[in-house]
Amino acid sequence: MLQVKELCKYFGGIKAVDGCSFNVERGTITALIGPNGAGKTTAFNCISRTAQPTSGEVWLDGERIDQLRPHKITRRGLSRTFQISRNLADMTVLENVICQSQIGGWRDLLKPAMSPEEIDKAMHLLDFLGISRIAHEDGSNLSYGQKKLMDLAALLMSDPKIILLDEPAGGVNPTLLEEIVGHIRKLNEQGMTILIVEHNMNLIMRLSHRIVVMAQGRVIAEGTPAEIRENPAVLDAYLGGTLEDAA
Ligand SMILES: Nc1ncnc2c1ncn2[C@@H]1O[C@H](COP(=O)(O)OP(=O)(O)OP(=O)(O)O)[C@@H](O)[C@H]1O
Repeated sequence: MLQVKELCKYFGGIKAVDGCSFNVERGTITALIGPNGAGKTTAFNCISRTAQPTSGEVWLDGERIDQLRPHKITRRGLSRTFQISRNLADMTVLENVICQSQIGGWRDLLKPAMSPEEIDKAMHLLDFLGISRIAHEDGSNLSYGQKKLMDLAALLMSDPKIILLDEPAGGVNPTLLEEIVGHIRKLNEQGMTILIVEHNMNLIMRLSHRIVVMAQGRVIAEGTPAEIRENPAVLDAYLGGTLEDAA
């Protein structure tokens, strides 16, 4: 479904992503892992076009998307979350969900009012994620976990077919983490294809069908969780420890 081909992103002399190639198969949960600085977030940024790749190609369902603007990529069915919530100032959770959704690009932020259809859809999503009770609270007063759920709702507003989640477990307490894992699993069971960058190895090993491992901007291994756990190149990249130690 998603094909990343020889993707490169250089910042001056820093080769953050350096010839990275991998595929995400439809209907799977695929994890992109690797030690700090491996290039995972930069690869995510290039795929969603938050950053412009230096070279390489990204294809979604047979269409090349690496030269499209971010909101056009969203319209093609690919949406992403960010490591840090992009919670908009002085807005309720409901307003955040509607205005953050990238369907129309920045034009949406300028809309004077939210349509009844948008409100219905956002409330339905907040309900699906179990946070409709906080719909009218200030978005900036939420816990990390609640912000992740709010971001997930915003992401789902565009009816994506593939979602990219950047550290969905980051800073989230264990109880809410299990809820987030449940939602990711449920979305996947409903047919959503999911690509996740995450440091929590326990979560990755439990959730993923396939794992792609990056180090120094390149893919060094791909396989099932069981294969990756035993792969010597992966263990080397994590300085000889176990993957669980690295989490
Ligand atoms: N805007 C930038 N300017 C210069 N260097 C950058 C920039 N963004 C990332 N880098 C560098 O590119 C490399 C890859 O960074 P990136 O954040 O993509 O890695 P990562 O695998 O996501 O790391 P982490 O797991 O710590 O989030 C690092 O060496 C980083 O310092």
